[in-house]
Amino acid sequence: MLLELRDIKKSFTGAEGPVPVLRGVDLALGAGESLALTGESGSGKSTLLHLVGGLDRPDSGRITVAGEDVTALDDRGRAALRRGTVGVVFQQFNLIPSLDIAANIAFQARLAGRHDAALAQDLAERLGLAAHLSKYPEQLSGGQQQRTAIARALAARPRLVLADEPTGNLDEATAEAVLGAMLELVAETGAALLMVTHSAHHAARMGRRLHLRAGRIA
Ligand SMILES: Nc1ncnc2c1ncn2[C@@H]1O[C@H](COP(=O)(O)OP(=O)(O)OP(=O)(O)O)[C@@H](O)[C@H]1O
Repeated sequence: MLLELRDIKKSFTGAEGPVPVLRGVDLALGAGESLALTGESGSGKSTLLHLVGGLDRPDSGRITVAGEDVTALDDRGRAALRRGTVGVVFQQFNLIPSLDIAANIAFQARLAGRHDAALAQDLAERLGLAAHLSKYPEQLSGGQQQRTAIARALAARPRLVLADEPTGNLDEATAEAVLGAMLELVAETGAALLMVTHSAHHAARMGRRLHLRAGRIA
């Protein structure tokens, strides 16, 4: 298994004490698999992705990515995991304003020591960014910025892609095309894809679908 979650629990502190969000989540994802994570707003989907990406820690339970225990890593180890193994497309795109789109797309791959100009160009074309490569993030629409964040994540050839509503800012036709490109790339590289979506239609295009309800996989 490329990704395994065992009995993951996570609470946040509310005005009246801890509010449990994840109450014991188990999940396994193999290389080459794609999994849609659905659930009502506030059900903990983003929280789960943040835990897997090492951006936050669970209260208890174990998360392994490519055999590595994420819950046991220190900050440096978690940063290294995001640099080398995991690609994230989160709701904040975190593009670098001072770099043009080409350099933003290459950024993660360069950090990982895996920059491949042909792959970067191919991704830019497949994601409709080829005409924008010398522009800066502020000159792009929200949807174009979102596609840049997707290209940046995929260009580094991560073994696991975590995507939180990666087509949320796109019109339906563009969303279809972008999702298709993501699924193709994941299939071509044998990576695993864990994607949060509110769209039943998009979820149906993924290999498997899991629904979060009341803090557990329903
Ligand atoms: N850092 C935090 N501090 C306190 N509460 C938090 C924090 N992050 C998330 N929560 C709470 O945890 C719950 C789950 O949030 P999360 O963002 O994971 O939901 P979601 O399923 O991704 O929702 P959406 O579909 O609306 O994006 C919410 O009630 C939210 O208010």
